[in-house]
Amino acid sequence: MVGVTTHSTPPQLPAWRHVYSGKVRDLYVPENGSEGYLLVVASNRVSAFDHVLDPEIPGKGAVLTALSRWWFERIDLPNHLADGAADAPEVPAEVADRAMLTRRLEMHPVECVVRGALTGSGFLEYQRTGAVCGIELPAGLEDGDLLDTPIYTPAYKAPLGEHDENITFERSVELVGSETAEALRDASLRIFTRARDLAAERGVILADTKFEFGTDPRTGELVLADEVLTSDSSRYWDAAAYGDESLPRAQRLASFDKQIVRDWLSANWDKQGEPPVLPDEIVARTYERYAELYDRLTAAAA
Ligand SMILES: C[C@H](c1ccccc1)n1cc(-c2ncnc(N)c2C#N)cn1
Repeated sequence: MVGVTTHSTPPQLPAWRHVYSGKVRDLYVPENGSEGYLLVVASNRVSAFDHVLDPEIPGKGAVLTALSRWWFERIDLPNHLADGAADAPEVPAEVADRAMLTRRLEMHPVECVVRGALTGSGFLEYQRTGAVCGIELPAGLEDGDLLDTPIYTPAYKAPLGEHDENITFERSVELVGSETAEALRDASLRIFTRARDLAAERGVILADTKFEFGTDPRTGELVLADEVLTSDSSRYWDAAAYGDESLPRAQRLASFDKQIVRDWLSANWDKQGEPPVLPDEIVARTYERYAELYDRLTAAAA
């Protein structure tokens, strides 16, 4: 039976007012009008092929929030978390395991993408131009190839609901000024390199990721915001599978997130109209994949 698409609406939360929803996250401001904080709530929604799917993946929001928190603790940069702020409304218990109380920042309109491998939109741009965001790459690279050194390939944050647009570093200078553009680039490359190396110790390849930064209006400092290094903002691959040349490319580049969903949809949907409801088994296996990545990355160093 074709399922009816009934996406859950974001929960009403005491002392917080819902102001915006992305595909998989919901944003709230304090009901009392306080301007200093935001509540970012990771839903259990899952999206693929630009559709929010049904049903939700129970536990997804919590495991991705836990992974973000784990990475924030290991990144030596100021971040937007404001846990326990005395002058902020309480975080409601019903979302506590999948919410982040954050300081409200002046966000920069640049998606700070770093690529350690060439795939996705970067590979498509490379196929067309031989470069990504103006960075010339060697000829003959194939989808999923690791790059000798990570590249910073920013995107302009498009209006809500539209696709971000890959831009050159020079364009990012025009958008935010050279000092901030250089700080965004340098911080992004530094965090990526450290995260890539930590993931590699655990047999996981960090192929690419996206950071968002803002400026704290109180201090003027550059602050790492949004979610960090989750499998919604990054591509992670299993190093053993990646290195097994006998496997088909799709299996070598299977990401630790929605590949199960994407593969099932590709086999069961012609991409026309609304996607079918995901079977229980796909829902369960997708959650397990999110949890597996969390367990592998956060396991004590070998
Ligand atoms: C993209 C993301 C989003 C979250 C939730 C739902 C849809 C989008 N977002 C984050 C901010 C934001 N603005 C000011 N200060 C902050 N600390 C943050 C953060 N994080 C605005 N949008």
